[in-house]
Amino acid sequence: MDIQEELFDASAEPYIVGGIKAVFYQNPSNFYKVLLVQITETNCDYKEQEIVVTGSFGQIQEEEVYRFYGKLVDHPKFGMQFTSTRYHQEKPTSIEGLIHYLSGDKFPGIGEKTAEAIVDALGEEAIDRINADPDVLVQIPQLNQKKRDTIVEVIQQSNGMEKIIIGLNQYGFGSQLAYSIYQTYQEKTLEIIQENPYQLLEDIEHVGFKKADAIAEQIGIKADSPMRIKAAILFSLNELCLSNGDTYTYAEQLLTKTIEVLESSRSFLIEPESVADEIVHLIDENKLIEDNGKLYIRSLYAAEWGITASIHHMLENSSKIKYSQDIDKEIKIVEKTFNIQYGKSQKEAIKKAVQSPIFILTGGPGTGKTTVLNGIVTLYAELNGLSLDVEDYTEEKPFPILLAAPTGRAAKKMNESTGLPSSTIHRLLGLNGSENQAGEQAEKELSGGLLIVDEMSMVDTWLANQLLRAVPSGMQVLLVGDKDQLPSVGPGQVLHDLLASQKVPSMELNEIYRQGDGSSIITLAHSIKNGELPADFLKPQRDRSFFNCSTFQIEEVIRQVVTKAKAKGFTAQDIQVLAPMYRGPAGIDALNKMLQDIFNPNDTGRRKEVSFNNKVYRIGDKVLQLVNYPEMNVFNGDMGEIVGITYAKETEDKVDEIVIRFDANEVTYKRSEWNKITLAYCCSIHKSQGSEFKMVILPMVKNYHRMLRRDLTYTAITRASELLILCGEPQAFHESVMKSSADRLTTLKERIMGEEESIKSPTDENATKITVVPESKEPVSSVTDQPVQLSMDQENESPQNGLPKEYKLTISKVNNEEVDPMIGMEGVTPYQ
Ligand SMILES: Nc1ncnc2c1ncn2[C@@H]1O[C@H](COP(=O)(O)OP(=O)(O)OP(=O)(O)O)[C@@H](O)[C@H]1O
Repeated sequence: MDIQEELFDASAEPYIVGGIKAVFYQNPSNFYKVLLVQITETNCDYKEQEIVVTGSFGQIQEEEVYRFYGKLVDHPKFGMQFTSTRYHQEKPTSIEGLIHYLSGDKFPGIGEKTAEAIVDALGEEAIDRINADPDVLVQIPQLNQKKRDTIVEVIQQSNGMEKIIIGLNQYGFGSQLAYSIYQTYQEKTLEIIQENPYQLLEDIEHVGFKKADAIAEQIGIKADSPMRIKAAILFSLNELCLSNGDTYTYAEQLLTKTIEVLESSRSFLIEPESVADEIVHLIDENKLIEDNGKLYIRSLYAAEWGITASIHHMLENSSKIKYSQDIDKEIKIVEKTFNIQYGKSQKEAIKKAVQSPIFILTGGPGTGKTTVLNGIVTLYAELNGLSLDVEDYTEEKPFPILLAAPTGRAAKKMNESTGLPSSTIHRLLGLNGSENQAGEQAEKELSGGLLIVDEMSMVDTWLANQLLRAVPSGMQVLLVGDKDQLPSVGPGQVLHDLLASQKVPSMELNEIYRQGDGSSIITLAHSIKNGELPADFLKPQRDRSFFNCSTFQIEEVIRQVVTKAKAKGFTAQDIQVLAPMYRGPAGIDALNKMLQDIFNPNDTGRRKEVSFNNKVYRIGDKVLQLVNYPEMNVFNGDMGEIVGITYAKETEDKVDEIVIRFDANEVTYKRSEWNKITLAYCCSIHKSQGSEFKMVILPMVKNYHRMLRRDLTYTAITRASELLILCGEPQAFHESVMKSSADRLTTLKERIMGEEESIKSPTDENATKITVVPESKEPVSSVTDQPVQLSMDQENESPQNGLPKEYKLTISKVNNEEVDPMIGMEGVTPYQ
């Protein structure tokens, strides 16, 4: 009995058998379809001859007969329909039916005579027999190899795809996820899932442990099976690292989290020792990396070493950069060109940057980063005899200075402030965004003499590795960013670590140049950076105000401020409300709704609009991109405006579409892709990184306690270029400024400094071992021999089982041989 049959007893299930009269609608990006069926047989209480059947289906052929299982539903708009949960094509059972089927259009080259011969030889079960063993066709002399292949292919295709979709639906996957899974595994889908459902966790986005575990339970994988425990360990390691932005975690956290994941998915108590055992096995299998007591996701470990190797390689080339000109004199010429006098640190930064293979320029707002960057570009061109006129270059002889930033917005800002071409880092490297799963290498090595990357604080460990690896020998690199801003969304704190290593030449600009124009936002930013709020914090200034209010008054305060600003000519694009949380009365969702009513209402009720996920979208709405979409050159955090809505009935694919105009291009989103966007009148501070707005409105109340952090507040207020409106509780702002953000757990700084020694990669002869020791220090389980020891603190006993709920474990290495850290890491790419 196959898995589908095993799972379902179809005897009493409502069904409809009928021929397909029309396919009304099919979503090209998943399996969802709407069909019109001419009923030939049914056990439902339904008297009409035709019915609309909806569900997830593979290839459906018009005129063919199918059997649909599911239920009748009375749709409020479309009336009685049949929602199908599984289906199969009705196999022709009679001899004539079978001959007719095999000699039909589906089987080119098979005439009636040949079809008869097949049925004569194989009988009424012909299709099942061919499916089970394609070689049964060899006995039919009329069939050559080509015809046999065609028959087998057609039968397997219609049967195989159908089985897979049914299988996936029965495992509880909706059509969207089923489609992604099928796209990844194709005909091997069910085989892979049945062999190891946890594989989905590694390969398919949006599949969580509980989902994979539910399938595992269905197919009989035991709660204490090593496969299950290993999957939970890797899942927990990812969760711990990616949610905190760390590149590694410790055994005690990993063990506690893994047990929590396992026990919350199935009610089965897990022995901590068995988790410890599997951690060791994963280390042995090189699927998780243990180094000096720290446990790493493999790709992050490789990326940290990759960055380190690139930096060291660049620094070794320091002596090769030599200019015959007098650099101080040349800087004077640049000053004349720009009619400016650089400050001492600015001058030093320019001088060092052109002479260093890699250089970091950091500083808060208004300290002159852009001014210095322009100075560096001009001086570099001067020293190397290069023209800065893009027109002087061709495809064969490209512009030698590369400018890039992590988001489209930041790249655009760079282009505006330098007048030179700039792009996103992804585009520069030719990355298409699927590297995360596929583990592909960066596609091209860069060419040119100088690479400048702005907003470097937003670049995570994976991307930094990709970027630096693509830098050819001899290319100089300038990294620009504000080290006090939020770290990257992805793991790591690359800019912070590079600076902290003190190995990479750098300059921090501290003098504020924009102060002279009366900006109190910049002075506020610099105070916050130093952990203080200025005495005039609550007093209205020319460019900032504070409205004291409670959580429940925030919406009203913002409504009033925005209504007045709009009356004064501010547009939705000029004003950005930044809030730290999505839910609640002062959350992003509620504020977006209110702001949409101000900027883009549907007063008449007659405007074109579509709804999705409790949100309504109209032409003119300001929207935010939520994920990287490099193929379309649109990135997480980019903002755009809806410029078109086309209803399903008007489109070729019969799917609702929204067209969004971003800074650089227009992108069409089909309904199935609308989860990639949201309204953007109000957004999170994280999403605003890399963008600037004329007016920023920042509410803050103690309710946000988890989000009250200095780097968040600093990042938020530095998004304001002209006006800053603060509202909420003064105490909340005070708390946020007091609380410096904890550093992420990374080892990049130590690696660059050469402080982080690496242990030997495990081999069979010298296996890693973990001993779980309770507080009494008596070993309760010993896995292999020695080097790593975990000790467990049993302070906190769980009431049900006497096992500790929190495990205090430390890894101590006994055997610390020093070898090449990259042993066993060959071929590991950052996105694996
Ligand atoms: N040495 C200088 N002399 C006079 N004005 C300067 C000098 N350096 C910078 N400025 C001016 O200070 C202002 C801020 O400089 P710039 O935009 O380069 O800073 P920034 O660090 O890039 O700021 P932000 O991060 O806010 O964009 C600009 O108007 C710039 O012209």
